[in-house]
Amino acid sequence: MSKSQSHPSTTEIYFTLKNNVPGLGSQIIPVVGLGTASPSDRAPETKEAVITAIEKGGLRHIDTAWFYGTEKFIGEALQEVFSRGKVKREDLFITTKVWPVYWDNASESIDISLKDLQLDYVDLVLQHWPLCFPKILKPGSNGNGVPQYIGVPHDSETGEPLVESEKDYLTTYKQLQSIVLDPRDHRVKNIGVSNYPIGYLNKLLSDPDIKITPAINQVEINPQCPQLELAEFCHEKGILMTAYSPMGSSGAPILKLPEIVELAKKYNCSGNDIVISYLIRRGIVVIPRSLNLQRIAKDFQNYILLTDEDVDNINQIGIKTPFRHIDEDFAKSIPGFTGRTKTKAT
Ligand SMILES: NC(=O)C1=CN([C@@H]2O[C@H](COP(=O)(O)OP(=O)(O)OC[C@H]3O[C@@H](n4cnc5c(N)ncnc54)[C@H](OP(=O)(O)O)[C@@H]3O)[C@@H](O)[C@H]2O)C=CC1
Ligand SMILES: O=C1O[C@H](CO)[C@@H](O)[C@@H]1O
Repeated sequence: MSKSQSHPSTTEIYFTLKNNVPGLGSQIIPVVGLGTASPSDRAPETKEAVITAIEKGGLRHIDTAWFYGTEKFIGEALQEVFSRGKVKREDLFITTKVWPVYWDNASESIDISLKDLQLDYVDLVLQHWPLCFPKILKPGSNGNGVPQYIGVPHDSETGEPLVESEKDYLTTYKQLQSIVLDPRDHRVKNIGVSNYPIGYLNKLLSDPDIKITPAINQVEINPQCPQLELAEFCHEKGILMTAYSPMGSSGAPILKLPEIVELAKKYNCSGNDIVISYLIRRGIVVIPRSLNLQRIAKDFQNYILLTDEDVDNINQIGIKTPFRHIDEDFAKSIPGFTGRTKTKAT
């Protein structure tokens, strides 16, 4: 199959968010967004990456978070793009997330993100993890202005992450719900969650205070971590999924898997094309990260018509040897996030 065969570009494909926010109507989300969890020493490069993604790559979706420290560079990029007049705010879908240090103050977290992004609203806010962390100021931070909290606080003696397990992680989602339901508050269009396994989603959905089903659950999904049970559960509940670390994160190890290399040969395309098309084919939104401007301009757009058999074969990689690439120490208390090779990826 040659690249010239006419498939839609990924930039022409949108999924519908089945939210039930009163008065919002159905919202659409571009199936490919640019991930922006850039390494901290390269965070400023995120500006050019975002400009390239929008203006050369045709992407209309950017995934970010307070935790990444890249929002102000994204804000600068968006201002530059808007100043040229071709792409408008309403053409874009911007996601941010509330980190567990802001578990009981989602509103403040959203304000900080909006200020850095130089936006009046975001299209989607996710609770980043179903966890609560204590607010500990960074050494040297004098407490004036916006507090500078340590992102992942650890016990200085034991080295263990400081997770406040006695606190209710649903607080964050309930705060997001109050914001999106307040007719005077226009900062957020859709709300969702991230890193929620099935048990946690069941708890959220059966809570009597919850009226809005999360529009999205963003979790690690890739050929080694296909999340088949979670995807089926979310599909039944009308929750769309977003795949983070689709390439297996830094170094893109997924692209070296023999099955992916083989399929790329079969379709005369890149490994990125195979992974992105596999996820879209499963009805999953995908947010690859890159700071390589050539890649951003041309390697996230090519949609390959994979067969059912191809998709099954890719799923088999993770069924046979499940492996989770994002394995944070603070996530130990969440079932399914307990280890790497042993992890059953649901
Ligand atoms: N909700 C959550 O908890 C999480 C959300 N995320 C989100 O998901 C996004 C994507 O996940 P992330 O973990 O960043 O990583 P990805 O799986 O997208 O991999 C990114 C890495 O792959 C490299 N890469 C991509 N294509 C190629 C290629 N063809 N050849 C060589 N290297 C390649 C990139 O390098 P290069 O820059 O050189 O292209 C980059 O280092 C994040 O940026 C973030 O927005 C991520 C983790 C957790
Ligand atoms: O979004 C996120 O990115 C980091 C890893 O890149 C992870 O801790 C967090 O959930």
